[in-house]
Amino acid sequence: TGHQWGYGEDDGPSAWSKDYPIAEGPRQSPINIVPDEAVYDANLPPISLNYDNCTSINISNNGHSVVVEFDDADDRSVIQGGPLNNAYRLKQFHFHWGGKGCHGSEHTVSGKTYTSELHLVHWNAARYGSFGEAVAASDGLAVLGVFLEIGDEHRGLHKITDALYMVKFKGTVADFRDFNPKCLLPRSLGYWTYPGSLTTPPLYESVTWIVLAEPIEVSEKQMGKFRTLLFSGEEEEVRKRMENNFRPPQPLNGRAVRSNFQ
Ligand SMILES: Cc1cc(C)cc(S(N)(=O)=O)c1
Ligand SMILES: [Zn+2]
Repeated sequence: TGHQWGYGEDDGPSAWSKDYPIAEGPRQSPINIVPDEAVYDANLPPISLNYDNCTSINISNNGHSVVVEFDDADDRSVIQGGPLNNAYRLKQFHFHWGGKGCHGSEHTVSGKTYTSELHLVHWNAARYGSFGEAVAASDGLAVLGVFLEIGDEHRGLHKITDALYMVKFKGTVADFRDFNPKCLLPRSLGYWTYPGSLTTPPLYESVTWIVLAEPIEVSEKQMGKFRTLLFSGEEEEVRKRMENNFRPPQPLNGRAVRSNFQ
């Protein structure tokens, strides 16, 4: 069931519109952010993150990325403020990354790519009854994007990179409790925000993007552990290393990108 898509030559981003015509829609993500063209909005409040402890549940390899899921049965872990009209509940976070070198992020900043990008996915529990309902609604999701760049090793990321061996193959899941993603955020919460979409199929145009301007630093060794993951399942003969699982920037189509900083 569902369509088979990936990041390869034949099933990659340029082929997605065949099965997902919205790939050519008016508010697709990611985009290239041009700071000088962003509109500083003094009325944009800061974002507020209330990531309660011990709501992480598991870590898994879904064949496209590595995902940490959260218990979203109540408002223990939420994002609010910023461009959002109410609290959005944390559902999961995952990463996109490159091969060797400094490409791998989805959003770019004046054409600059980062080695990876973390997406913290939240859904509008004030208006919708479940993530599944919210995922296709125009104000259904809020995704917080954090850039990762190569530098010193990141102490908070160790718990994740040390768990990756348990989810090497597509379809594997492992317990992953008491992880608070607050430790993955940079010092400054200065952000750009714009209306966009999921960056992988089904590409629903349901995301209010909040992209932090300050990257976090991670070591090359830590990034190398992400690249030991596989797109392929344990039973497949051909082993495909999980890397370059990012969509390139899409047309802005006149959308305004706002910032809460000058
Ligand atoms: C398909 C999909 C699902 C979810 C929850 C999040 C995304 S993304 N990469 O836009 O954050 C994509
Ligand atoms: Zn993502």
